[in-house]
Amino acid sequence: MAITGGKLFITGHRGLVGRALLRYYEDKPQWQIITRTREELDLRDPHATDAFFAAEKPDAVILSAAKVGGIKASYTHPVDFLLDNLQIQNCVLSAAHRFETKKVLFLGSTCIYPKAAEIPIREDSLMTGPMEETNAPYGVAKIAGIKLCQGYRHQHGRDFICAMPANLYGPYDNFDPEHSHVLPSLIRRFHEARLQSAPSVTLWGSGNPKREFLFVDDLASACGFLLENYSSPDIINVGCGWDVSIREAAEIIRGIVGYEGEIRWDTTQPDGNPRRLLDVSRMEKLGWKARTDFREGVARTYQWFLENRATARV
Ligand SMILES: NC(=O)C1=CN([C@@H]2O[C@H](COP(=O)(O)OP(=O)(O)OC[C@H]3O[C@@H](n4cnc5c(N)ncnc54)[C@H](OP(=O)(O)O)[C@@H]3O)[C@@H](O)[C@H]2O)C=CC1
Ligand SMILES: C[C@H]1O[C@H](OP(=O)(O)OP(=O)(O)OC[C@H]2O[C@@H](n3cnc4c(=O)[nH]c(N)nc43)[C@H](O)[C@@H]2O)[C@@H](O)[C@@H](O)C1=O
Repeated sequence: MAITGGKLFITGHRGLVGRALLRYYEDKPQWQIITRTREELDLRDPHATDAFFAAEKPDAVILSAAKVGGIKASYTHPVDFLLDNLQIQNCVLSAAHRFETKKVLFLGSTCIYPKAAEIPIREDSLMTGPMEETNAPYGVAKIAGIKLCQGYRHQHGRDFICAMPANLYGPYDNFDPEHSHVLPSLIRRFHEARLQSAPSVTLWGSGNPKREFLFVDDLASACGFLLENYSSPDIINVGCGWDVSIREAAEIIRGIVGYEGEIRWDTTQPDGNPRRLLDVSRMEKLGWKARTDFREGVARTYQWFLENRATARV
């Protein structure tokens, strides 16, 4: 179904993706943006979520509210990552169905794919092998979200679509050194090490895993594009088509932050998935491509961190 405007509920609008979506929709007056903080509406609560949908009747929803975290957060809190995400997506998708939301975009993750999926990872490799252990509970919740979207389409004719973003980074990320993803964590570690003239910074794992990092404003533009142009039960990957080892990424971030000490690797910490690079040909065939170069994206993120250190999630 083509939808080009109306009431759009952006869930999780204070998060990394939600903030980028607000920036993306700033100059699109055909969309009337609705938001609720978690304090105003806990999306794990089915009654509160139903009441909100009954009152607001959004035309479209981007489901970017989720329990999100880096490798350590995921493997130390499996219950939260499984249960919160199941609850949020169950509440939102079932309310969207019952109150006849015209379009829903569900955001999954590359964690849905098997650990040994062929690189680049095609959408049809979903559920063809065992998942990576550190983020399997989160990945299983996301797979349940995909199946629910596909089920609502099949059983009830709902236009619910699913996008699988690569690892994201950008302004308003979580910079907590223990629970965040690698990129904000490294920005903060190198920044603080430079200020303290620390002789070395210790990073996790071997440095050998490779990740595809997508600047969050590119993801927001992909979401806007998909909402208006994509209608299919098939999941779709959103990435930049390029990956980098954690070791190389660390060198780039270190250079941008200006830290000159030594990098050490704590190999008692998990590496997680050895490599995650998405096949983005389906998105490219539709006419969408990521635009932000990795160095430029890291520089913009670091600049944001410097300017917003006092209010950033740290
Ligand atoms: N970051 C990444 O690298 C990737 C993210 N994704 C997906 O993108 C989406 C957005 O992630 P991202 O922006 O990074 O995550 P963030 O943690 O930055 O933001 C998540 C948002 O969800 C909100 N939220 C969490 N729980 C609830 C709840 N119970 N009720 C209402 N709101 C809630 C949070 O609210 P509050 O502000 O109150 O905490 C926050 O605003 C998620 O679906 C995630 O799985 C996919 C691939 C990679
Ligand atoms: C997007 C995706 O993100 C998560 O998966 P991940 O990509 O493995 O997560 P990550 O960004 O935390 O780590 C990437 C790599 O980097 C290494 N690493 C080094 N030093 C630090 C460090 O200081 N912090 C972190 N977090 N990692 C570090 C770390 O050991 C790993 O090898 C999922 O849980 C799940 O949430 C998900 O969907």
